[in-house]
Amino acid sequence: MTAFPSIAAFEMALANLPPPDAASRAAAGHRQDMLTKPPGSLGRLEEIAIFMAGWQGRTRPRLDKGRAVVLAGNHGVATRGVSAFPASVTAQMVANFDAGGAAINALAAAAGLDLRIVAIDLDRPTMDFTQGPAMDAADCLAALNIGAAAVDADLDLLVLGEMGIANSTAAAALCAASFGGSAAEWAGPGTGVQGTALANKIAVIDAALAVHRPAATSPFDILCRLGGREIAAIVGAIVAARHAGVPVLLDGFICCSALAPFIGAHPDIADHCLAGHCSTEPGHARLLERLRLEPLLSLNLRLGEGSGAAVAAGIVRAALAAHDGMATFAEAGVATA
Ligand SMILES: Cc1cc2ncn([C@H]3O[C@H](COP(=O)(O)O)[C@@H](O)[C@H]3O)c2cc1C
Ligand SMILES: O=C(O)c1cccnc1
Repeated sequence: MTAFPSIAAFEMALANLPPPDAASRAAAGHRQDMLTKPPGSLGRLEEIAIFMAGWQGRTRPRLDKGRAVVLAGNHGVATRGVSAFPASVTAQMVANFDAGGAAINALAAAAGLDLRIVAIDLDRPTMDFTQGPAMDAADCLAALNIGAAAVDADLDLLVLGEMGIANSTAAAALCAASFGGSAAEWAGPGTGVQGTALANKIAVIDAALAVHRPAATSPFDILCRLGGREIAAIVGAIVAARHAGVPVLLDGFICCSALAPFIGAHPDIADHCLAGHCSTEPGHARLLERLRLEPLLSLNLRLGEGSGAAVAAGIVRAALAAHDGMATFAEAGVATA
């Protein structure tokens, strides 16, 4: 079944984002206060358990079925010298994911997550967005649906990641178009461009902004013009997860940039999402502020692939283990304050 048969259907899904289950949240909060610890002493672990309870609709949320999904796409703007690596690396890394040799393979396994790799039309890069929209509406909608199809309603947690050479350029362009500011305020080294190469990357983004900022007509149109298929697929997965009651763990700058066009019109779009980490890509901290997400970790990661989100899944697992496994004051015969 296609999640979003039309752009109107996608926009309806955005306009009707379900809230968390208030009763499960309240019951989980009550349970936290009964557990053998001073109230609040497990800090964000308590908040994570309550967050998971609300979105799963369970007083004792679980993490038996966690899935990491890496969406991959190729970018026409890669021909502009904006990445330290050639565009061929996208497909080569997808082969590496499939063979089990990438960071995300090791980190997803360590976190007890299943891993799904979804490569989207790698032999058909998007258009160089300095010349016109990266995608037409049909192409973008198809990518949204590919992301949505990676979500199943029985998942306990969805961990999102991406692979696509030059997609840190697209991410910076999406942020600047959505929030304002020049390219220099949002662009960073990505895979490692510095000096004149970074100046070129910034000039490429500013050229794209000059074309698309005045022309963009909607958040979806910003995504079409400046995004990429893997970024659109991340949006589709996030919105589908919301409607399926599946909480989401976001990765770095590129993963989070998928939400940039939509947060203004739909301020609650990221309410079922946790930010796994804050990347060293300079725009990420600023983007997380705009999304009102506080990252769980700050480990100086700048990889993508879902790597930081997969590491953070271990924190979620710890939060749920404490929530489920601890005794209450009454059970343990411990005196309350
Ligand atoms: C070997 C390799 C593995 C990666 N895994 C993730 N990325 C990351 O780097 C890319 C973004 O940086 P830029 O915009 O500078 O191209 C994305 O593919 C991202 O996932 C990788 C990059 C490389 C080279
Ligand atoms: O923050 C990220 O996700 C990131 C940063 C650099 C390169 N790839 C991904």
